[in-house]
Amino acid sequence: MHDKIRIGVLGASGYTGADLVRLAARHPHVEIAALTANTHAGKEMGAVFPHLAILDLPRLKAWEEVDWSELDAVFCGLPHGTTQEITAAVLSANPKARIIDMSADFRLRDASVYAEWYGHEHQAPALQEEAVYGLTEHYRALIKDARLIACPGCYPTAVLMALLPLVRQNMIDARDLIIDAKSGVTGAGRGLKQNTLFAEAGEGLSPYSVGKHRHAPEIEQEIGVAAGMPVTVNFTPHLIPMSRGELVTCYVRLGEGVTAGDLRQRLVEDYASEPFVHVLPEGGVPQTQNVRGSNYVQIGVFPDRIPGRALVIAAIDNLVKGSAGQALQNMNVAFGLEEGEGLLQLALFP
Ligand SMILES: NC(=O)C1=CN([C@@H]2O[C@H](COP(=O)(O)OP(=O)(O)OC[C@H]3O[C@@H](n4cnc5c(N)ncnc54)[C@H](OP(=O)(O)O)[C@@H]3O)[C@@H](O)[C@H]2O)C=CC1
Ligand SMILES: CC(=O)N[C@@H](CCC(=O)OP(=O)(O)O)C(=O)O
Repeated sequence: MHDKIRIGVLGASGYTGADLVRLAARHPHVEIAALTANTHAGKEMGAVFPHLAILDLPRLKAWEEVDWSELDAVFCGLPHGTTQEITAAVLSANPKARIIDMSADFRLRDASVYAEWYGHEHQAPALQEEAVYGLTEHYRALIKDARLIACPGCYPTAVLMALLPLVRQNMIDARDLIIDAKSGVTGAGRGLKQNTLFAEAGEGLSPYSVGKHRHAPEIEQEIGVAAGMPVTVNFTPHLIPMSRGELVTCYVRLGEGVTAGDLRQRLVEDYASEPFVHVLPEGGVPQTQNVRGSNYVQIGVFPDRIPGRALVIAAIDNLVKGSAGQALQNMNVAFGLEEGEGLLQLALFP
């Protein structure tokens, strides 16, 4: 065992991979030992991401060329659908490696739900069964010993941080959840796509995957566990003209005799010792600019004008708490480190 945790970052030429490198490079207990890419394999990281050129980093290579036996932890920032085969190969070459996956490949516990939403049978069902859902604040005890950690999607991260404590205590009706979500365009990755071109995303706000986004079953899975019954949610994401950041507005029905103030108090108490969760004082408005570049989540609770209803709003940076930051937080838990190591930087504001 080396003094430092030797990590590999798969998909380092993508947005989540690059943000993982940005954070890990300043982590006192991490050594970045391998970086992979697909079309960018063979290039220097600094040529693909000039903001990282100041670092002394390994050259990007194809994942097939990595010596897995050298690595203690492997972060996967690969397109969903590609991680299953690669994870199986990594673990067969090095069964002691800890895999921290940022893709959607191991999040859904029910193989038939996975097949329905991702359009193909799961390629590594045994690993899928082994995977632990990597929402750090709610699965810490399992993450500690997990070999395969499936980090949540960016939208589910924000929604579940806002709602899980309330559903668990039966303070809101888990069968009546309406979630309006907005994400910056980095949520769609670095690859060229027409809808994220400046000319097409820069001056408009667009709903997408209306009524059929694949994060709905992921949110339903976790809300269902907390509620102790199957649930369905109404979830609509929007693409918004900014690079980073995500805001989810959850419209909830209050339980009998419960007030918005009670919801806020519950969140304050549940998250009292959480370093990355900031439940705002009454009237406080979560804003993406207050968490930009940081691993923090802001949560605010508001009474609705309609009796018996309330709004719970959460803001995160999709690339940090929504992926790379949460992944590093999970590594800290898995290796018994202080959870904030490498992650305590404040938001880049304004
Ligand atoms: N962006 C976000 O906010 C979030 C993303 N995620 C998930 O994280 C994962 C990565 O996302 P993101 O970084 O945005 O994506 P990007 O498109 O920016 O990056 C994808 C990376 O995967 C590599 N890659 C592509 N195809 C293959 C392949 N067949 N085999 C091996 N490597 C391949 C690419 O290499 P190259 O560029 O060299 O071709 C690139 O390094 C996705 O599953 C995404 O859904 C999760 C939470 C938030
Ligand atoms: C703006 C945008 O396109 N966002 C992505 C979500 C990013 C994410 O969390 O995706 P995974 O579930 O694949 O990890 C989307 O809606 O598909």
